[in-house]
Amino acid sequence: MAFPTHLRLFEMGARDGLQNEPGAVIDTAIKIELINRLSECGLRHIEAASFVSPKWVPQMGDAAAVMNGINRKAGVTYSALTPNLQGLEGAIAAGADEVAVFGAASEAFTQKNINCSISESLERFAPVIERAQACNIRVRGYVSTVMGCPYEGETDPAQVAAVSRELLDMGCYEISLGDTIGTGTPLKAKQMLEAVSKQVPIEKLAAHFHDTYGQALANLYAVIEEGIAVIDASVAGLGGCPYAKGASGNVATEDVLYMLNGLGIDTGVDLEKLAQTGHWITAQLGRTSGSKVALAIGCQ
Ligand SMILES: CC(C)(COP(=O)([O-])OP(=O)([O-])OC[C@H]1O[C@@H](n2cnc3c(N)ncnc32)[C@H](O)[C@@H]1OP(=O)([O-])[O-])[C@@H](O)C(=O)NCCC(=O)NCCSC(=O)C[C@@](C)(O)CC(=O)[O-]
Repeated sequence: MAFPTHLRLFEMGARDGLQNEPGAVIDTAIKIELINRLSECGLRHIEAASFVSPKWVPQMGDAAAVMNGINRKAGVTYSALTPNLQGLEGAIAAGADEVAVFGAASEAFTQKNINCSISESLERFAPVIERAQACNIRVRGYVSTVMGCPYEGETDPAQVAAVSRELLDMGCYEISLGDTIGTGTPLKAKQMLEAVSKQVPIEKLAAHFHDTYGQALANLYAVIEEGIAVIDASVAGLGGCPYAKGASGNVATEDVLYMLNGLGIDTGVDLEKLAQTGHWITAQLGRTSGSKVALAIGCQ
């Protein structure tokens, strides 16, 4: 299979990246500046906020203020997580261009993350998707724990395929496959994708890989070879999931970009500017960038 000439990056830094940040809640102004800087790097899809319960995820408690405060750059899609109708109404009021429901392939993770079973989660998502569609808002679907669960261990690819298919049939335009705890390896990634792509066309799938075991770039290369052309990544490798203990951030966007540039795959994103943004946000958080490429480039 030939590599694609163009690939879509979905930037996760402001949501997946910041949702699990320990300590004090990050200033809304910093989140807004991060999103504005990301859009100036040429990123066209930015997950900006999460309309979840602030009791569950305090760092996302200012989702409406964030969405209302950003400079909307033409051509950029600003998306938000919406676990239920309450979240969706908040996202609509705040002008989200796109929303996302998030389920998982593991029962235990679903329970810990959104306080219900897989089948209850799908029942809960149905009216969210219906209402979003009535407002002409596209809905993305996440499936977490696609290559392993912090509570149940190995994930059966058939289960990933089944949940992905359900979300597609319910109206999600794209399914993002989350290796939430980063335990995947390239062979596992290919096997998982093989099972899922029998149920969901590959052009409707995205890879959302965390780098906890340092495998994310290798796993991405493996799935790009199979035809994946949408990648979720987080500037400076920010993040982790509050309901997956020890999970580190998404693969760093800078590192993905460097690899894609080397493969001759166009994304329209400026690597140097992105690395600077990564250095800026990690300085705000009091640490160094988690992107090897950004550290190597060294621009501050
Ligand atoms: C889903 C719920 C809300 C269920 O939580 P629940 O407690 O079962 O909900 P509830 O309907 O019983 O409501 C309880 C309280 O929450 C409030 N509430 C209810 N809904 C909302 C809302 N939307 N916004 C604001 N508040 C809300 C509601 O108003 C009520 O407030 P109270 O009466 O007690 O004061 C909760 O479990 C939750 O918020 N979970 C979010 C967990 C989360 O954000 N996890 C991280 C994102 S997933 C992820 O990172 C993985 C991903 C996507 O990146 C892919 C990967 O890496 O694998």
